Amino acid sequence: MVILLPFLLLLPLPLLLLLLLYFIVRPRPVRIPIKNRHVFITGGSSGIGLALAHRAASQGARVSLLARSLKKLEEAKESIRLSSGSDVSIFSADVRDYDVVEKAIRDAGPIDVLVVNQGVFVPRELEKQGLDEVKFMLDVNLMGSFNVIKAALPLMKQRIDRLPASIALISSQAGQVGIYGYTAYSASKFGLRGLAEALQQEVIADDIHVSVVFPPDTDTPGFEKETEVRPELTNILAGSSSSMTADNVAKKALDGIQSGSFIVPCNFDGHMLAIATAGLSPQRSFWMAFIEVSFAGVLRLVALFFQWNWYRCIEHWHAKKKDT
Ligand SMILES: NC(=O)C1=CN([C@@H]2O[C@H](COP(=O)(O)OP(=O)(O)OC[C@H]3O[C@@H](n4cnc5c(N)ncnc54)[C@H](OP(=O)(O)O)[C@@H]3O)[C@@H](O)[C@H]2O)C=CC1
Ligand SMILES: CCCCCCCCCCCCCCCC(=O)[C@@H](N)CO
Repeated sequence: MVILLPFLLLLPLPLLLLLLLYFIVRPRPVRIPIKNRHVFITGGSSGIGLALAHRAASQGARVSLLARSLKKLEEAKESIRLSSGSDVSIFSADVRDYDVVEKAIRDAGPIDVLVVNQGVFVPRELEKQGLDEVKFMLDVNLMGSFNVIKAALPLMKQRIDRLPASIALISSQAGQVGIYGYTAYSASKFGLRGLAEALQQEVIADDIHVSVVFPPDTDTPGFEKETEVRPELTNILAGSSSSMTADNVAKKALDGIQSGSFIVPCNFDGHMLAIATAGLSPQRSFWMAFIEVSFAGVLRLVALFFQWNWYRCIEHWHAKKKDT
């Protein structure tokens, strides 16, 4: 009994912490319905975006897709019509062209859930990568996201139903930690997080809720092309997080969006990354906040072990290269 006493005295501490977090987490928890609402997905003609479109349509949303290739858009429209019977609107536009994007969004009508998913990835060491490729990734992934959000925001604010709305950005685990071969890509995806954190403060008064999704390697047409050129070290380091199917990522993303989660991890490694890189991001769930506060220290240690292992791989790889 005497031995148990210190533990009994400590027990109220976590409970007090939970109670404190319950009162202070901001923004407050929210539910964002998608049935009968307008879900607009950029890059919705392939991979993760297409899987999201299928899910949203099957849950009764009115879906619009924007991408460059009209042919791929028409194929996507047809496949969604066959699987869920719903009629999807399609818009051919390059996110780098503000005027075209603005017109497409005006034609599509007020958006309730905006999913900014378009993305390009050309993995290569910076020394071997042309600045044209760097600019390409920053323009499509980051500046393109600004174009889409800037064009959609005024109409989102005027939505008629006044229910909570969402802006979701598809980042990457390479937007939480820099990975060899991804200097430009990581920069573009880290950028989305800064954009999202600031934007959430600006749109909260309009009941618009921002989510950032961080998928690991995901089996998509884009990823298939990427693996043909990806440096060996990028493969090894990215392999630290287990890969997923586009459909599984879409499921996690849509659940995260509907619960208004700011950070949306997709797999187990993603949850660890989210806690290790929680920083000053908003957290609506007092329970998740409790886990972040309790495990921050030990996950920093785990992160240092990952870095130790990654730098060992890099060292071995250079040694092997010198030998041959
Ligand atoms: N697959 C993966 O391993 C991972 C992907 N991600 C991210 O998820 C998102 C989707 O990736 P994924 O599904 O693999 O990609 P895909 O290459 O399969 O699909 C990309 C989509 O974006 C569209 N797109 C590309 N460039 C533009 C542009 N300039 N303007 C408008 N639309 C464009 C494409 O259509 P079109 O070419 O016709 O324009 C297509 O619809 C990206 O942001 C990516 O960075 C994150 C983590 C892992
Ligand atoms: C604290 C402990 C953390 C443990 C987990 C660390 C795992 C990090 C792995 C990073 C993987 C990056 C994949 C990028 C995928 C992508 O975006 C490209 N396929 C392009 O589409």
